Amino acid sequence: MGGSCRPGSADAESFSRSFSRSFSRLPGSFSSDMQRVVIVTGANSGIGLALCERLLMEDSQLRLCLACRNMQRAEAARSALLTSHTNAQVDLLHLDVGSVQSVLTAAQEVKARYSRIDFLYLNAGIMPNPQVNVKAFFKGLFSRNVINMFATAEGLLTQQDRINSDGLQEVFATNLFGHFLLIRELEPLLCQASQTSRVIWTSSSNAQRSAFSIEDMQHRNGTEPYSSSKYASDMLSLALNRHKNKQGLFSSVICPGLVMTNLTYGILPSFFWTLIIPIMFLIRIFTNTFTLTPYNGAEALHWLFLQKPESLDPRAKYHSLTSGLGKNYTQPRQMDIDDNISEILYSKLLQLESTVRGKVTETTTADKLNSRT
Ligand SMILES: NC(=O)C1=CN([C@@H]2O[C@H](COP(=O)(O)OP(=O)(O)OC[C@H]3O[C@@H](n4cnc5c(N)ncnc54)[C@H](OP(=O)(O)O)[C@@H]3O)[C@@H](O)[C@H]2O)C=CC1
Ligand SMILES: CC(C)CCC[C@@H](C)[C@H]1CC[C@H]2C3=C(CC[C@]12C)[C@@]1(C)CCC(=O)C[C@@H]1CC3
Repeated sequence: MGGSCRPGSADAESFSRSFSRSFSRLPGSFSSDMQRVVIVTGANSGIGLALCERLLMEDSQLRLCLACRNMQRAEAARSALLTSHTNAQVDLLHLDVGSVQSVLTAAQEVKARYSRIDFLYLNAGIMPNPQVNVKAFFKGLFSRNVINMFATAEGLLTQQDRINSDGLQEVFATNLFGHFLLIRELEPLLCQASQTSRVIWTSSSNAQRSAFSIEDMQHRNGTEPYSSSKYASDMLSLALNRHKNKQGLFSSVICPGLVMTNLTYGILPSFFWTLIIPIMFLIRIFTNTFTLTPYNGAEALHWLFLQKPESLDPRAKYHSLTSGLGKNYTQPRQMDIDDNISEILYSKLLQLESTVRGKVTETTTADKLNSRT
């Protein structure tokens, strides 16, 4: 079970705990003998890898953990990071966020390795078999909505989802549920009385309320599972803040803008993106959301690393933006979220968590019995 966060009790020990927590909440205040621990999911490429590079530039003393599903790619990312930060401490963790068993095993490993988690970046994400609606694109191009279309891809993209080996929709399992389960498993570290911890979701401007239905949170019946999963992460972040802030856990969401990564090369081939680079720089003048490089896309993730959690707005999505002249900055924008629906989503995720845990226990028991006979 995910460990529950301990509320303080009215004794001397609790007073000293809450005092040390308030002290540790001062910006950048942590005792030098306590190395900050940062875990990044999907850290081996794109925005996740650029974030790791930026974090090490900010604080070379970090204990950085790359949580990846492919250990060869993770090893390559680690070597690349160590080339520019020779003395950095970069750990690897095998984690397939789309697999319940892998999340449970990885969480055990994290609890064995670390006594604290300062930042957990929930960045891994997929958009399988994307299709661009060409007709909608040309229609949008000559409409008044054109800037919004380039910024959010609203109505432009569909994907083909499938059911994974846990019986869950793959996009939901990877982009949302695996990360939720990871947080639940790591609660004993994330909700410690002595310090604050942060979880930061890489969401998207493509997160749309219209793509999400609370009756179908896994998006079994639609064609926009990516948009639905990202909207669900926005809602979950708000619910997490409501339930966990008192226990020292703070959640935020960011949008990296449109970034050239493996994910976007899955939408259109890389040679096409290369051909239209001048057009994209032109579009950037009108919508600062065309951040284009992973470094720029990681701007808001990096910015949040430097902020005091209490100063952040739980209803805001923090956008990485790049101006026409190439200047990077972070801007909060209000999310379109209903408190009730976010609360219902939270309880539905807890229910699903107990169902999948039940299945894991059943399978383990059955395996044990089989091995005896
Ligand atoms: N690029 C863009 O324009 C935008 C991206 N985003 C979001 O940014 C995040 C990072 O994507 P981006 O850098 O663009 O794309 P990449 O494909 O480069 O990065 C995605 C990362 O997630 C990892 N990943 C995917 N599935 C799993 C899994 N089951 N378990 C563990 N890791 C997994 C990938 O690992 P592997 O190498 O093994 O596939 C990879 O490291 C995603 O959440 C994406 O939705 C949001 C808005 C815009
Ligand atoms: C001339 C070109 C710029 C034409 C490109 C058209 C579309 C392929 C793109 C326009 C807006 C883009 C976009 C995304 C993908 C590619 C576009 C649809 C994302 C959905 C990628 C992943 C995200 O999370 C958000 C992006 C929003 C914008």
